[in-house]
Amino acid sequence: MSKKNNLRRSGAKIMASLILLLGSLAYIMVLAVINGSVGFICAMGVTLMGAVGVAKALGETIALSYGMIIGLAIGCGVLRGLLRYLEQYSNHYIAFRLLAVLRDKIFGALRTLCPAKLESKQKGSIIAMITSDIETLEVFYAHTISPICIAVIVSAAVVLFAGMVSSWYLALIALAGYITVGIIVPLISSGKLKESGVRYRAEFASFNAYFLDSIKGIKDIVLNNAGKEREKEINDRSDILLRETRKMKHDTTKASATTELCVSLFIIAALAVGIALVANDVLTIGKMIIGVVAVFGSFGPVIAISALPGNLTQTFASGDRVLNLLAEKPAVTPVQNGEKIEYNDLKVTDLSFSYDGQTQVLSDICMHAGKGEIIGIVGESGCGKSTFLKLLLRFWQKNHGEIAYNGVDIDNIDGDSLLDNVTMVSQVTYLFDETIEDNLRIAKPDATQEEIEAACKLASIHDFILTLPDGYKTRVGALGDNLSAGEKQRIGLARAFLRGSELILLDEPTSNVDSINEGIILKALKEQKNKKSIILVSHRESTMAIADIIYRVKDGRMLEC
Ligand SMILES: Nc1ncnc2c1ncn2[C@@H]1O[C@H](COP(=O)(O)OP(=O)(O)OP(=O)(O)O)[C@@H](O)[C@H]1O
Repeated sequence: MSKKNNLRRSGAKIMASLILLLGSLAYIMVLAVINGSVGFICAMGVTLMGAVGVAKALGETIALSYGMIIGLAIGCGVLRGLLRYLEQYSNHYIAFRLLAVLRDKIFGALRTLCPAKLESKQKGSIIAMITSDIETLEVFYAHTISPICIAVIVSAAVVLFAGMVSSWYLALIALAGYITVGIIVPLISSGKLKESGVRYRAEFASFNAYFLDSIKGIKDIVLNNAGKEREKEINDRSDILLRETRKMKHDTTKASATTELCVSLFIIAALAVGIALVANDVLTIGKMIIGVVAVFGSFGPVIAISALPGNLTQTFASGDRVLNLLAEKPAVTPVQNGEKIEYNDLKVTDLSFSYDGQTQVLSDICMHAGKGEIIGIVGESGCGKSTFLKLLLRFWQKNHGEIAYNGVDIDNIDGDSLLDNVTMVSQVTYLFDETIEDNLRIAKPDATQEEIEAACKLASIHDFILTLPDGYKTRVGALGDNLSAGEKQRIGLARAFLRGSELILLDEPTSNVDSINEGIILKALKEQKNKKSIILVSHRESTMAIADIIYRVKDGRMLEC
């Protein structure tokens, strides 16, 4: 990994990996290159036909009539437009198809990394990645690969044309010009542009993450009267971003000015050599005009390449981040085609776990949960109760010991089967900006209205939902942030009932409800006894009243009370 630009891979490797992602769309890229190259040659053909006409007027033997020359010029012009359209269409078709594929891949990667790896990743940078990084890659697929190929093809064609029709001296000058403008200048300027591009992207991602974080936490900022400090920090970060933008623009402008200067120098050189050749009777004036006009009009594709490093550095930084995410190994390897289970009992033996390999959160835990039992787990805040529940769902990989469902260790149970049998209601329930009904349906997409209402009644949220403007059809977004934590919690509970899993893990299910609602929920849970198995984590002694067996977690150990 280069410390200087923080990229894990080299530019060439990023480019190769991004090109490999083209897969079956590669043939469209070939079409784009052909259309682009022939299109540019047609564009040159318009002025070249003018030069041919002038050469003919000056007495050069040209096998074309004036009518044919004008016809060819018009034909080249029309064809140029058509081919340019096809080139752009192909490039953008590839770019947008691939961006859709990439978004899909990133979402897939996030799903396998979730939730373990995502707990440690900044959500803001992931949002930045999905939005701006992927948009930046559009530049790569639509405006990078084909311009490079087009520049090589057009330059080779013009060198051969100028050499054969006019003079090899002019062809050599053109070749030197292409190498200088398309390779040497970009290589010299790329170091600086790469650095400033990567720094700009990093600042941009960090600013975005901070800004989103501030918006999410605006309530706590207001409550703590910390608005001024936040605003100052945002302004400071915005100034840093502006400074990086200026530096990047400064470097880009310097590079493009150098390119323009080089192009002008090579055009002047071609003209000077052409005049010298005519003066020394090595070349006729007609052929000189044709050769010089061909060289004059041929720098477009290499200028396009020289403008790439500015974009490319950003593309490489974005590509590197996206490829890193796609290559990231999940903290827990998903079990596909593992054993399928129908929950009967859970037996945990000598379970130990640490998040970082150093601080032991749970040590030698043993417990048993039989079918239809309600198991209570109590313990001080931070003692590892939620961690234990996450291990029961294999959100994290246990370090030692056994978690066996029906005698089968969790590491051998099919991931989907595990999630079908065990469901968890976490402390905070996330509600999507959809209707209440849709929010419930994620637990069971094909649930009937009766099933949904029954689950909501069990979670004692049905009556509340009926008071909403459109009942079950009320959009969560339309309620603003007006649903209380307790209401969200009960919707989470209803989701769990609707899902119908045999074992329900409840992480503080009554922490946000008053004692009346706690009583109702506990009664509902008690009614599930013998029908469902429940593991209930809570601080409250009152909640534990319904448990058959209570375990207490202390100093990483779990003992039956
Ligand atoms: N993703 C994580 N990475 C590293 N440490 C973590 C992670 N999640 C939790 N911890 C730490 O593990 C310990 C146990 O956390 P856990 O959330 O399991 O406690 P808890 O008993 O459920 O607490 P509470 O009752 O307050 O929810 C805590 O010290 C916590 O800081």
